[in-house]
Amino acid sequence: MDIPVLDWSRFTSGNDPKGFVADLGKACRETGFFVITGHGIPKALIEDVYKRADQFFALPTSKKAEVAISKNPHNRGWAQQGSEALDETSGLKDRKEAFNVGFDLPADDPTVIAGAPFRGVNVWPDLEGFKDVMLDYYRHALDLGRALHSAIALDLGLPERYFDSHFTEPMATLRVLSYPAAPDGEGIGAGAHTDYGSITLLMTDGVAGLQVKPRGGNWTDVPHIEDAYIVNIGDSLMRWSNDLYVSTPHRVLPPKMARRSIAFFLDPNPNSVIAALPDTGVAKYAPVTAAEYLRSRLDATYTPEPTS
Ligand SMILES: O=C(O)CCC(=O)C(=O)O
Ligand SMILES: [Fe+2]
Repeated sequence: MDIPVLDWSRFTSGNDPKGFVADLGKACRETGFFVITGHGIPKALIEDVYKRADQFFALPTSKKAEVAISKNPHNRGWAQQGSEALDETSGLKDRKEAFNVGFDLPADDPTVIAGAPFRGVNVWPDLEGFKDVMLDYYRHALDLGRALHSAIALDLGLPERYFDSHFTEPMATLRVLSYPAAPDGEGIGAGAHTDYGSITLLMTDGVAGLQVKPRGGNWTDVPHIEDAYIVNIGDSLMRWSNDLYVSTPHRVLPPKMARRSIAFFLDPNPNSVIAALPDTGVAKYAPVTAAEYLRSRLDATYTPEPTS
């Protein structure tokens, strides 16, 4: 099955919003994966994120360990090689390392003080410019993700602004990923999984490895289109849409040469209740808060150390 390529500017320019929404809806219902061109996120900013990520991953282990995600209860910081298995049934650890940036909150935010789930401050390496570039990219990706949800709302027969209140302070995670060259081809870069949130915006450097497995189909390579986002539906949105939309399994094979990607996982606000959207039929799932759902999925992937 082909992965549809959709030009976002058809929606934003006002030239063909209805046509765009129809194509988007079809992609969300059938493949759960599509490619977005015409998104307007500056190439220079994307390049800068790769550059800063490279600088971070090149730091000595002891420096990276200072911002380890294993010590962070809010899913922020560095995930070292061998610390995660996206396919927890495979017995294989992912051959990758990563760094997570969450929704940026000040230390005196009441939800941070209260220790609310996923409401922590970000952790930053001691690298000039790193924080500013990551937060700049985060804002751009969040704007795009929110705007895509207005097109999604229209496809689902909802008011255009329906999702706005669910993404005011969302559990969105910017995750830069680094897969070392694995000429032996052994193991897995990222095990087969579906994403947990609403949608994921993925930028990759073009090194092959990413594959999807559409329902009833076989593993297929995701074609690379320069500067375009690979967007996929996560399990929260599948649940929310009462299975009208599909979240599709994907994986990363161990790449022949070093591979980098920039994922932006857009999950709703922690307290958003994910319950069958209006007019989607008899609810197939019990309502759950977005935070409870995300925690349950992350717990299967890696285990944070106790903080006390
Ligand atoms: O690195 C990639 O291309 C995909 C990574 C991915 O699917 C994930 O981290 O959820
Ligand atoms: Fe994924």
